Amino acid sequence: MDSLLFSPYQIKNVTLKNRIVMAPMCMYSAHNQDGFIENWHRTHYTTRAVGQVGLIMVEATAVQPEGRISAEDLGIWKDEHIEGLSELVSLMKENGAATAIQLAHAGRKATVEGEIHAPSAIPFDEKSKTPKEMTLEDIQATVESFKQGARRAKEAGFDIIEIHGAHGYLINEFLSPLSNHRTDEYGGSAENRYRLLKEVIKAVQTEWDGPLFVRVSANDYHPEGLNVEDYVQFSKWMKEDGIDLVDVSSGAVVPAKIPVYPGYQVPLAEKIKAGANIETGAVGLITTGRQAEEILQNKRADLIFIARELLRDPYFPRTAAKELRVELDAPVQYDRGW
Ligand SMILES: Cc1cc2nc3c(=O)[nH]c(=O)nc-3n(C[C@H](O)[C@H](O)[C@H](O)COP(=O)(O)O)c2cc1C
Repeated sequence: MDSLLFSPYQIKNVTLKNRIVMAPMCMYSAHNQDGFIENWHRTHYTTRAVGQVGLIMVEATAVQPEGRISAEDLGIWKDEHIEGLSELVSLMKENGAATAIQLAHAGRKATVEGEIHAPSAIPFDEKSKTPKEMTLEDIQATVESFKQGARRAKEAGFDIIEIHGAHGYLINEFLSPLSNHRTDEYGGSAENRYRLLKEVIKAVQTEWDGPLFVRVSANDYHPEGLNVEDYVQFSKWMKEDGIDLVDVSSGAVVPAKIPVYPGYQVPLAEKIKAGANIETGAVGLITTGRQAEEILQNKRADLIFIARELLRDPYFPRTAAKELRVELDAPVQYDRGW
């Protein structure tokens, strides 16, 4: 059997050497508290490139300081951030990986000091701070921050950009009627709730013509919330708007009990791929080569995003290749050991 997991994947001008993507994972390790890359990031991301991950996606990186999940998030809200990110890109590329960055705004889930922003003044839960309902000027400024973030990501040399539209952060808060009670053109109908994401996509595209992904939470796990059918519709619009791939996660827009089991989110990626005729990434408790290969061979998704398994095993591609009996080239320095 020819492995799909270890076959190249072409998207626009970028070729990935395999279909294994390191999913974005916040390290909360910018101890400088100003968004700058530190040694932890250099070591952490480079190790996965040595491990032969095809595409490494740098964690949620804040486009505005007030949009950080924590004060130790990475940032891309000022030009001074470019140098460190550019160095990180070089380290990953020198070791054979393609590179991506997730552009993020935490919305009402920001825990930094000062005012926090959201579509409506509704806190995430009773322990959370109440956000300020964004004005039209706030919305415009945020769209502009995503655009400037994309410009900086391009200057840093990333191959791919992902817009973070999942996990109950700002864009997700606009998409879901559970967190968006607005009565203007950004709330109410699905078109209106999609408007912020559309504007962010359009703004990013003025600076960026490379591959563009969006991560979504394709199920709110709430009776009045959104489900995968709503996300098939959003994904059709994203496709029309030029998005290349939808990275399909779920949940976290409101507190909810999520049924979790191996591959629990794969059916969502599968439904979006079939329903919107768009490429998808599958993520969530995918931990073995066989599981990944099954998803690709059955055309349930196009890329396999791995998060926690890559924390346990930074050489997961080597482990998966052995399992699938695929010959994987080792970094030349490690040839005698792999
Ligand atoms: C430490 C950690 C940090 C994470 N940070 C992010 C993030 O920055 N952006 C994001 O979209 N998801 C984030 N996630 C979610 C993962 O990308 C992934 O969707 C989730 O862990 C399920 O995949 P897994 O079962 O392979 O771990 C994070 C997960 C972990 C464990």
